[in-house]
Amino acid sequence: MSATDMAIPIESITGLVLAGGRGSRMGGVDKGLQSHLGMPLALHALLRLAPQVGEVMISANRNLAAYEAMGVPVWPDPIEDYAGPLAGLLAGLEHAQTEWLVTVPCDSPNFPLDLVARLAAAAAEQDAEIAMAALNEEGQLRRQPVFCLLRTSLVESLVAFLHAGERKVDRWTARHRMVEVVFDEPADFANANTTDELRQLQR
Ligand SMILES: Nc1nc2c(ncn2[C@@H]2O[C@H](COP(=O)(O)OP(=O)(O)OP(=O)(O)O)[C@@H](O)[C@H]2O)c(=O)[nH]1
Ligand SMILES: [Mg+2]
Repeated sequence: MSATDMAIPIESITGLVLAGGRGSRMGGVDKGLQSHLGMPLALHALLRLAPQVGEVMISANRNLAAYEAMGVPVWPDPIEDYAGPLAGLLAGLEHAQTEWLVTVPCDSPNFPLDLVARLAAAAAEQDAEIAMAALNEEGQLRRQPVFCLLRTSLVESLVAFLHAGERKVDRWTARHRMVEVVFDEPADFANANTTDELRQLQR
């Protein structure tokens, strides 16, 4: 089989912008709604992700109307109390109608334009269930767990994991066939956890 036969078509991938966090390092604000170069952060992520996938949706837990105004479906976490990115991922897996889901966080507005293509190529080549971005920082590989492509058939596995009280992304992904996709430009993944970091992104 050639690489083209194995490729994952973009229509079979739903993109999910994760914007459901507490934003505690930014003083508890709804991070995805913070203005960056004249536009909410989550909208930057949405517009960057949309051309890379078939459908897009947003994971949010507050100010749902403001996210709905961005024109795509918005899903709150199916489990309570800000259980972390996996809770948003579960919302995406439950609602996506495609074979694959890819996530990006709302606070990294410069992620690569070929992010999904590279994750999808690696998943197809390695017959993986999950493809996760990793950054090569001076020889050290650092996983970027919220930049992740995965099969929507993993939903039952994630439900069981979360219902057992587990919360850590790495502990869940370790249960599945995962491939890491190495990116070399840390600036592409720069994210804003604090107001200062957001200001730096605006320089
Ligand atoms: N749906 C959902 N997304 C979350 C949750 N916690 C974090 N995220 C998202 O995961 C991504 C990475 O999380 P962080 O950068 O730590 O964002 P955060 O949790 O809002 O910020 P802190 O409270 O400062 O840690 C962001 O896009 C968050 O919106 C959650 O409980 N539910
Ligand atoms: Mg957090």
